[in-house]
Amino acid sequence: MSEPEIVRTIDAEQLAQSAASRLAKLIVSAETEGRDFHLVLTGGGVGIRTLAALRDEALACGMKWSHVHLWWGDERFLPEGDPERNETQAREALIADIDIPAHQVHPMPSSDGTDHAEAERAATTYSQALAVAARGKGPVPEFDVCLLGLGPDAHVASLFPGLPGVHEDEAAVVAVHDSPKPPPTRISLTLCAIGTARQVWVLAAGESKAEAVRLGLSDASVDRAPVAGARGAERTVFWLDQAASAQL
Ligand SMILES: O=C1O[C@H](COP(=O)(O)O)[C@@H](O)[C@H](O)[C@H]1O
Repeated sequence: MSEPEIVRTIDAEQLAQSAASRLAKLIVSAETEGRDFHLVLTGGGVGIRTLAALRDEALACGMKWSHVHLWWGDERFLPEGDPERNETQAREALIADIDIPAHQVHPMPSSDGTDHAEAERAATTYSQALAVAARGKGPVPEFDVCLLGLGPDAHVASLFPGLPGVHEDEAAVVAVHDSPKPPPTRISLTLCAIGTARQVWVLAAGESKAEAVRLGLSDASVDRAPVAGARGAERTVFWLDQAASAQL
């Protein structure tokens, strides 16, 4: 588990561009080294902005995507194509404009969100897809970078304070019910799956995230602040704008 580093930027736009630029360099390096690159995507305001900046950077430098796999850290359990799905937003911001093989895009399952058991099955389905990609080397493939947005309540992915998902220490994926942020049913990677990523990047912009950032860099319990348990195996980077770093 790595100690968090902080990258300070002026505003959300500069944050998105800086994170996207570093991400693009890592993706290009993996291609040069002849290895796959597994990237975990996030939803949320600055998260989607970062994906749009990555698209711009990729198009500007003719970046290749044939070695890249895209996964999701969490999903709002809604019908396919729903504008609130993190997948839909990522497709609009990035995936629709890049030349990535369709079978290397791994969205979390979609649903009408009304059947409690359906979300549990969806979590199992995604765990299985991750295990297959890991080729027997563990429960999930080696994630190179896991992007995480941050909620004002200190949630990451769809792991919310006080809900049981934050304490899951065996399964890689959980169904989340009664989320305080709509929609109530979600699917999420767990902190133990997130913690296998070589690098975990927490992206936070705006005053409403300042307290969550402070808690995330403290020794707060994950029950109070799930972000405090989001740490990468090699590096953990908090990408912050001025407003989000106001309480540090
Ligand atoms: O619902 C979600 O919220 C968080 C944070 O979103 P933001 O709009 O407050 O930045 C996001 O990280 C997560 O992926 C998403 O499902």
